[in-house]
Amino acid sequence: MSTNKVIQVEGLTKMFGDFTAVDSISFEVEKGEIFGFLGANGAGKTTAMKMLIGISKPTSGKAQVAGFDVFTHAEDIKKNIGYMSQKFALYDDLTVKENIQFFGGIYGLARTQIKEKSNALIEDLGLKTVANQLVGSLPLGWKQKISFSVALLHEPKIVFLDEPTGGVDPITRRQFWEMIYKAADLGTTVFVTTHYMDEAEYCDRVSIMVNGKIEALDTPQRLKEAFKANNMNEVFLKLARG
Ligand SMILES: Nc1ncnc2c1ncn2[C@@H]1O[C@H](COP(=O)(O)OP(=O)(O)OP(=O)(O)O)[C@@H](O)[C@H]1O
Repeated sequence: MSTNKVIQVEGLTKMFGDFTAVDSISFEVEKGEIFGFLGANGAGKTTAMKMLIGISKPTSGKAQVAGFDVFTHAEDIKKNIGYMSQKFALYDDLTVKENIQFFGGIYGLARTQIKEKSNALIEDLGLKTVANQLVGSLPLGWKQKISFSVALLHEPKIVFLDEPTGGVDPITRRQFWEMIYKAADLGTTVFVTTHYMDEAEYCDRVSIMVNGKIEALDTPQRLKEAFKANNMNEVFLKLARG
């Protein structure tokens, strides 16, 4: 098995009773790639992502994430990935510094590492002036940037981002994507879901899910050519809305 493939999925399926939420999806993601995982509401993205991060057992199929099997080594997967979503965020009633220290502890970093990393993060993100403020008092865009950095604290091989920029303004979203590029340049694989089609253009490759199936998967450029579309929004509409 090639070591450059950090996610390998074959025929992965999840059923809830008679309903097939994820219908035999297959794809591979390379180390350092920014992989966009798109689909309309209810297409099955979250269900698929939950299987990949080891918190939901697939009904059938195969998947390896960061070198570990989702059926037999889900705990190892959790240790080797980062995860960020709007639903799993920072603690509003802890300060920026306390949040970083808290999550550093959860990820099993040593005290000295936590201290070094939290100082570096605060410096990198220009957070010195707000380091001792409660996270709850910060704008959403800041929370998301901190949340992303916290998800990278333990230097995971892959970071899973579930609609990381939902609800923030375009400038903050652009800044957030600069952070994504930086992480990918350093070799972290980024698996990201988004509803913003401009963001789909920033991905190395994009998969589009429709009713539980991956209906298209390629670079944004090739998808636009294949669908004779001017932008990813048109590609998405042609596919996801039939
Ligand atoms: N625990 C569950 N039991 C039954 N059906 C479920 C369960 N979880 C999800 N589903 C169904 O599976 C389908 C896919 O849901 P999922 O949340 O994965 O979609 P999604 O693409 O992530 O959508 P969104 O963009 O709205 O988050 C939906 O029809 C949903 O109702």
